[in-house]
Amino acid sequence: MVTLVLPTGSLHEPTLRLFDAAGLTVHRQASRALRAHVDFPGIERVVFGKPREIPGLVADGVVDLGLTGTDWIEESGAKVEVVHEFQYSKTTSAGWRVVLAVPVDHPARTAADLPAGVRVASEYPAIARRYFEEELGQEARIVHSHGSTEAKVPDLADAVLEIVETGDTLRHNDLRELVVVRRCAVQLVVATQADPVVRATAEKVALLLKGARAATEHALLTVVAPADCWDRVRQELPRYWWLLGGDPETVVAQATYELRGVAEAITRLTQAGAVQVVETPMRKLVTA
Ligand SMILES: Nc1ncnc2c1ncn2[C@@H]1O[C@H](COP(=O)(O)OP(=O)(O)OP(=O)(O)O)[C@@H](O)[C@H]1O
Ligand SMILES: O=P(O)(O)OC[C@H]1O[C@H](OP(=O)(O)OP(=O)(O)O)[C@H](O)[C@@H]1O
Repeated sequence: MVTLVLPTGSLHEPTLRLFDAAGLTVHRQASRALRAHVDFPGIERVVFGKPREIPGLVADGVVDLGLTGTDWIEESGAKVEVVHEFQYSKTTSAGWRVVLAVPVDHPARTAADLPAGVRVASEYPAIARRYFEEELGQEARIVHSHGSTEAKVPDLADAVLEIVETGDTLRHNDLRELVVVRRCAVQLVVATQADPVVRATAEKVALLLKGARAATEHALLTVVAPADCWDRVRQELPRYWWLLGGDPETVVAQATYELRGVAEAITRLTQAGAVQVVETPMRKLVTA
């Protein structure tokens, strides 16, 4: 049977919400319990782990599937494969970024303006070294930070290579973003050596999680049109639509639309002759 490790910390609550929305509700005896089970027959048990440790736990076969960040997959160098990427972070439904940041009054405009030997504090020494040595070809002294990295400027470091989501932490510590070093998101991973059962389970979980995410980004429109307008209304429907019924004088059809396109779709459908359009939220939109 397959085991799953979910992240503690910043990604904990949004991950549990996504699993719940996907119908994969995670049950724990108490909110501090670090072991759980999930409403999915293919997964025997769930454990919680720190995002930085999850790639190693999965690569070493301690746990079969895991959710972690792009940053920790690269930083750890663990041999894992990404099954699917999900765009969310601690507070938003977008990913986050690892940036190089300097004090607001620093004269540098690009990373190349930083002097040789610049001290860079980071929780990501491997990414920082790769960035400076291989990508910039510039000498830097990497200071390994274990948190509160922004506070290390100016005493211990001249710059930081740090996560930014909203930008609040940089702003409140008088730092400014110089360059985006990595764009990150949540990754569902399996070990490079994972067996077919683990891979198949990961694909099933990914499909349900994707369905839950897609549902939040789409709406279901029910369209009522007089039969003599139907040909024109049908031109305005997206690729997948289906007939709900009607009578000789009326046609009723349904289709899903991206939320950002709903307002325009309603306008076009009514201009084409639809007499009623009903927008309904969905819980899941699974596209295999
Ligand atoms: N807004 C965010 N702030 C911090 N981490 C985020 C954010 N969004 C996504 N993450 C991901 O979550 C990870 C942080 O996990 P966590 O909150 O457990 O912090 P930690 O630094 O590992 O531990 P601790 O805060 O206990 O020292 C990040 O490294 C990143 O991969
Ligand atoms: O751009 P923002 O929305 O402000 O988020 C980014 C901040 O959040 C994280 O800190 P965390 O709270 O995990 O503490 P830490 O630095 O001690 O790890 C990260 O290390 C940044 O400091």
